Amino acid sequence: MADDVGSITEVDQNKYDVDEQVKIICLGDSAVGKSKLMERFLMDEYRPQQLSTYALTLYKHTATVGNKTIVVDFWDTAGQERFQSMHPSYYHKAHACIMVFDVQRKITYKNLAAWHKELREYRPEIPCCVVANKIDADLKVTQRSFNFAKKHGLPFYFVSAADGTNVVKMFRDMIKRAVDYKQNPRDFMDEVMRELENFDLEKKEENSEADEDGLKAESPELD
Ligand SMILES: Nc1nc2c(ncn2[C@@H]2O[C@H](COP(=O)(O)OP(=O)(O)OP(=O)(O)O)[C@@H](O)[C@H]2O)c(=O)[nH]1
Ligand SMILES: [Mg+2]
Repeated sequence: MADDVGSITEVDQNKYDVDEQVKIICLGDSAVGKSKLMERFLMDEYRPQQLSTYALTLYKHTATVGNKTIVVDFWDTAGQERFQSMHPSYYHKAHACIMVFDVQRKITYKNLAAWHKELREYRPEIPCCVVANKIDADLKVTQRSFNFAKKHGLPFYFVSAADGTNVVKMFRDMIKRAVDYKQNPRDFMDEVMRELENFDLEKKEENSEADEDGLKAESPELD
């Protein structure tokens, strides 16, 4: 299911505080295939049209991880021809990031550095991967090595949105890593947020126990 959202700031992001919701963002230059990859994974189809993403599209997906049902929101926005900063809300509360480049256009590989730098300013610790898309256009590229991923310790995937190579595997791995991250955040601010959520829950539980005690006290005692 895809929702076109007028503006990034219109989205209620408190929903990502709930355990069963994760947010995965996608970064990369314009026309590297971010939207096509999501279409391929979510609809298992690929329509070769030229439309660039306008504003923001949210794709909702339900996945099973372990024995839990997880709702995944994939955030997709236009990558811009040349690197341009994303609105901070795009990164806010994201649990994982998919960085895409086009194996046919070297500049899109070079620009990964700028995307990665910006990502780490907002989300220093979330899982991230590097995706080399459009390998269907020239299978020989899979013999080449792309060192950016290794240099930053990121998993690397050769994929094709056009023929589906590796797409499901890459998305499934990233959903799992997003869920893992959410359960064990390594970012200080995320840990604080999680502590606060638990604190809230504990308080609610204490209150309801107190209510039950109150009820017992009020009920007439039989001897
Ligand atoms: N050959 C080939 N073409 C692809 C592949 N994936 C995407 N394309 C083509 O690349 C173009 C751009 O794809 P999009 O998915 O719209 O790119 P995007 O990254 O979402 O671009 P923006 O929304 O502008 O940021 C389209 O014409 C697609 O058909 C692929 O795996 N192989
Ligand atoms: Mg797009």
